[in-house]
Formats: sequence, C-alpha cells, structure tokens
Amino acid sequence: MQVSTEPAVTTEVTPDGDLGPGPDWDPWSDPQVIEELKAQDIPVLEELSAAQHIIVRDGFLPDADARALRGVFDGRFADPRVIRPERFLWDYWHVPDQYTLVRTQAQVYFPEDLYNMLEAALLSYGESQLGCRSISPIWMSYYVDGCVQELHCDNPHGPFAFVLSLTTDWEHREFSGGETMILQPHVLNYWRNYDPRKGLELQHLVTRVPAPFNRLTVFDPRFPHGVRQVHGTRDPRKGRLVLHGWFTEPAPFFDGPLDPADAEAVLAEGLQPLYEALDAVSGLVTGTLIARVTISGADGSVSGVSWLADTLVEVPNHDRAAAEALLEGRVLPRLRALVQNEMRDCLTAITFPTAPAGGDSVLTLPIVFE
Ligand SMILES: O=C(O)CCC(=O)C(=O)O
Ligand SMILES: [Fe+2]
Repeated sequence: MQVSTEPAVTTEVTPDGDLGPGPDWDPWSDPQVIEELKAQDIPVLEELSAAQHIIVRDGFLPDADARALRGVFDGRFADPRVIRPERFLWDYWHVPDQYTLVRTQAQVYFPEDLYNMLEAALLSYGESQLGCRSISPIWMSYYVDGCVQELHCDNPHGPFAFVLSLTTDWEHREFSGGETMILQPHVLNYWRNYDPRKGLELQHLVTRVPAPFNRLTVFDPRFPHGVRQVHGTRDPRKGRLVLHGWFTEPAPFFDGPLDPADAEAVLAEGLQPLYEALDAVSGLVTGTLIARVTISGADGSVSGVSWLADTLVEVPNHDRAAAEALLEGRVLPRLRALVQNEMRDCLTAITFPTAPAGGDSVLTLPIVFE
C-alpha cells in the first residue's frame, strides 16, 4: 500500500543553528530530556508507531472506474441547454460563514452498478486498512467560484474522514484554492512549543492537501479542517469535484482462513489484560490505533504486529502528576508509547485457533480511546 503524509514542517535554522525547539519538537523524543529521565532511573519507552493524522493514497480506484464516475458527471453537465431529470439532483448548501458548496448523495446520483463499485472499494479499504466496518452515506460535492468549507471538526461522525477526488487536471485547474486544509498537530499544542523568536505563517499552521484526480485522502476529522475557498471558474466541469464521507464502526476484521466468529471470541478474551492495563490511562489519551496482526495458520501464534494508522493524542491538559501516580513510576507519562507497547505485548501473547490447511490470517484491529 502506498501511504504518505505531507512533508513535515521544517524549522528555520539560523547560521549558528541554535534556535531551540521548533513547532515539531516532541519533548519525549528530545535526547536531552531522555538523558535526564535515564539519570533519574525513569524508564523511557520507545514509540512503536508515529502519529499519522493524514493518509494520502493516489490512484485509489482502478483508473477506468474513476473515469466512469467522472464521465457520468461530465455527461450530465455537457450541454447546459438540455433538460433532463438528472440535472436536478443537486443541493446548493449554504450555511452562512461556514459552508458553501453544491452537493448530492452518490447513491442517488450514480447508476447502481457504478455506485456499488465505489461503495465496495471504500468499504474494502476501510475494513482492511482502518478496521472500520462501515461508511457513512457518500456525499458528492462540487466547488466553483466562492465555494468553501470554513474550519470545523466532525467529532461524532467516525474515526476517519475520507475525500476521494474526481477533479480533473488538478495541476492546470482554472481556480485557486480547493485543497483540504487541516490544522497541524503542533498548533493544537501551541504553548508547549511557543517560541517568541519565531513567526509562523499559514504553511506552518495548516497542512494543505491537494485534490488531484483519484486521490483518496484519509484524515482524523477531530482536527479542525476545511476546504480552501475556490476562486475562479464557475463551470462545474472545471471546478473541484469530490466524493466524501466517514469511515465508521471500528471493529476487528479478519482476512484469511480463520473462522472470524471463533477468532473473535479468542481475541475478546485475549484483549482483557490490555483493557485492564490501559484503565490507568483512560481519559489521558484520545484517538484510534490500528494494528495489523499476522496469525500463523500452523500454530495460531501471532507472528507479527505492525501499525496501519495512529491518531492517538495525549490529552494535553491531563494532570501529569496524577498520571505518574497511576502508572506507579513505571514510566513518565509518555502515554502514546505506553499504549503501543501494552497493545503489542498483549497481542503477541494471544494464541488463536489454528488453520493448518489454509495458511496465515491477517487481523486488522482498531483500538479506540475516547
Ligand atoms: O472536501 C474536503 O476536502 C473535506 C470535506 C469535509 O471536511 C466534510 O465534508 O466535512
Ligand atoms: Fe469535515
């Protein structure tokens, strides 16, 4: 799978190179901090996965399928003088100072076979890559001159938002704006990294994700985000066109010869120690961690744990002293690392049923912290 994130913000460095921590500074990864902790005999757990709030996957659908969807849209707008019922499926959605765009529901808009193909592709991605069993109804929206989504957070909708672009020729588009904009993590921790010597501009505060044709962008919808206002074309065929919605219902997903019902029962029991271990950090971390677990068919053992997505955030205002007491001094509240290590240790201790004839199975396991 091709997964990439936007490039990290680089810190300005003056000739003497010593401007102190920049916006990306993480105290628990700072060698000086780690030295000090070691000197005090406080163990420092390594993070096993890096926080990833944005996942971008280009060429999401087979090209012909993406073109078929786009073709329906182009066909219906081809001649503005021809009146057919399908022209009237659009809602001009205007919430003053918040949302201005033209939207419809993909299920209503597309012929059934095309809609089913689209839904199946998104569901399959959600299950195998995010451990999400379902998706919200799929919106399709176009943006012409003046269309915008101002900053907002979609907290209740599901752990991951998606945007699948059907915008053609993004590089040569006849409008400005139209990128998804997402506040950068350090902005939400602004005072922790505050540096009176440095100014910041839009590029340092907001990640802008372009929407080239057939790109799937997945992001943590709890982050303040929006769509940069489109200026330029008024022609729907030349504007920004996206399918968007949310992956929902995080739940374990088994792929392979294991019987999911048997395996789920074993998993539920096997995860009990994890829930007990993590009780102490309840309320101190929030987000979703998605593990990919490889299970040996021969003996049911866990032969690998890797991470597919990670939106785990330490709640910055938690009472660190209380957290330390709860953790009995085992580790300074480097909670992301603690959660990841507990999860790996617990998972590798589980023995699943065997599947001697069929080979290995793969479990996509989301753990949600609220
Ligand atoms: O279209 C986008 O890039 C973002 C869409 C969005 O945030 C929403 O529909 O809530
Ligand atoms: Fe949104």
